Amino acid sequence: MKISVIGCGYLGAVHAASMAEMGHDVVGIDVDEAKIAQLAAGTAPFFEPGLPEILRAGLASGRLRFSTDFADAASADVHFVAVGTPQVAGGDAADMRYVDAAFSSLLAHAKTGDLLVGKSTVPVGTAARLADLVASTVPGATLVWNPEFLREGFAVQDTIQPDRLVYGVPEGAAGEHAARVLDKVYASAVSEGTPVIVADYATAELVKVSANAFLATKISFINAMAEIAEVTGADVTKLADAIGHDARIGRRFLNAGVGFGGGCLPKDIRAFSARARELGKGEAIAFLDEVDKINLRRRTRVVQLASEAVGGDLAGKRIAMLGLAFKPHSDDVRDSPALDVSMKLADAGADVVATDPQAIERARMLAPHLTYESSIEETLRGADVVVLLTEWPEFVGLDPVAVGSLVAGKRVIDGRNSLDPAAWREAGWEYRGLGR
Ligand SMILES: NC(=O)C1=CN([C@@H]2O[C@H](COP(=O)(O)OP(=O)(O)OC[C@H]3O[C@@H](n4cnc5c(N)ncnc54)[C@H](O)[C@@H]3O)[C@@H](O)[C@H]2O)C=CC1
Ligand SMILES: O=C(O)[C@H]1O[C@H](OP(=O)(O)OP(=O)(O)OC[C@H]2O[C@@H](n3ccc(=O)[nH]c3=O)[C@H](O)[C@@H]2O)[C@H](O)[C@@H](O)[C@@H]1O
Repeated sequence: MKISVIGCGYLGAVHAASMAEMGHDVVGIDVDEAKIAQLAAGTAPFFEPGLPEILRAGLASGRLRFSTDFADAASADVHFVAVGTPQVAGGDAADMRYVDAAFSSLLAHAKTGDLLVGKSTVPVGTAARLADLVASTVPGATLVWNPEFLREGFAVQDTIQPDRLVYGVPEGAAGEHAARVLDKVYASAVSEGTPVIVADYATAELVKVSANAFLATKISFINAMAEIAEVTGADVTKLADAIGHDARIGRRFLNAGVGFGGGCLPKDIRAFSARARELGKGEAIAFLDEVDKINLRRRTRVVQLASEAVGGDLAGKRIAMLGLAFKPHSDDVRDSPALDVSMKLADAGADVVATDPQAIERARMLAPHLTYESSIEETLRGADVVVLLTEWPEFVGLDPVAVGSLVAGKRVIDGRNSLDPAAWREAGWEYRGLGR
């Protein structure tokens, strides 16, 4: 099938390359010339395992190309829109200007019979609004909302083998036809029995934001238990194991620590709250404000632990920060707890030296005042406190005996509860986790 993907960021670039990998003819379009030049040259503009391989394979096969010219979308029949929906400056709502601009550019080249497929995460009601625009601009074209559930770090696998597909379609024959076309786009996943949920626009939009709201709530639930564990001497990791054995609860997404970050969970719960307030139903999901607050309190707690570890005054103390990305296997530092805590520690006068296997360059753009080191050993050298905030395997696998000789003070704060406290304590370290 002939496909265009508008917006080639973390979602769109993976989607475009994966569609080509699945056998479709794909053009990826973005307004960012540098990004398109990189993609066209076969270089992934961000770190995502498996993307370089399918990107190069797609380009070599001739099935994948990239452009900054929306006219190149004209030859496609199915157009995915995957542009950003960040938080507006100074508010909680989603900034819809990129989605609106992308649809307006795309509609200038779309034709009767085309399928316009929204993938961006949007406030409920967006699809209905855009469907009117599509109908009045390109009669006979159909708008569908097909939210995306991929996780960074597993994005290629999640795109090619999703755990479910959700199609938000209009009522009637146009909607039925649209669902059949999407079944063909995702033929390999559909033939493997991937559940397909066909719904109205509002349900499809809400599935996406409620899924992220649930995940965020689960993380904040366990982090709230961590706060209680901290004042009672309980161990939140054991608590999570114990409640996680109940299949109704489940152990996944119950890892207490410095909390969630990234380009999605934080901004999605805020945008959902803002939209609910607009709809006069803010009270229905007011608990998401608490979810957000619990999450942000964990960052403050890490700063407090670091301060306690050095006797109360961070000024001039050398802090070795292990991790900058919002999670391992990603270079994404958007709303990253690790980067946020690094900046808070630097604001308090600490001499922060940070390392990350993939995220240093992106972190440097947001926080040029911090010191970055590519070597773990050099990061640790002379440190008064070591703080682990992104659980990359190379950090989790550190030998506490071997690295003990590098630091000035054997104090470690395990912001992801991913180290073995007994092993670190045995090697002479003062170990502090979160909620244990
Ligand atoms: N990153 C992720 O893991 C996932 C993201 N999403 C959603 O997907 C959307 C995109 O997210 P990301 O890819 O992370 O953002 P991103 O910021 O990495 O990428 C957005 C891209 O859109 C481009 N763009 C902006 N305006 C444009 C326009 N008018 N025409 C063409 N391109 C334009 C930007 O240059 C950028 O390359 C968001 O709504 C996000 O919530 C959904 C699921 C997973
Ligand atoms: O809408 C999106 O963009 C995506 O958001 C999340 O994916 P992602 O942001 O890639 O990362 P997650 O694996 O969900 O982790 C999010 C954050 O929660 C933190 N986390 C996760 C799990 C846990 O138990 N504890 C915890 O603190 C991670 O460290 C990370 O900072 C969702 O998992 C995806 O399904 C969704 O498509």
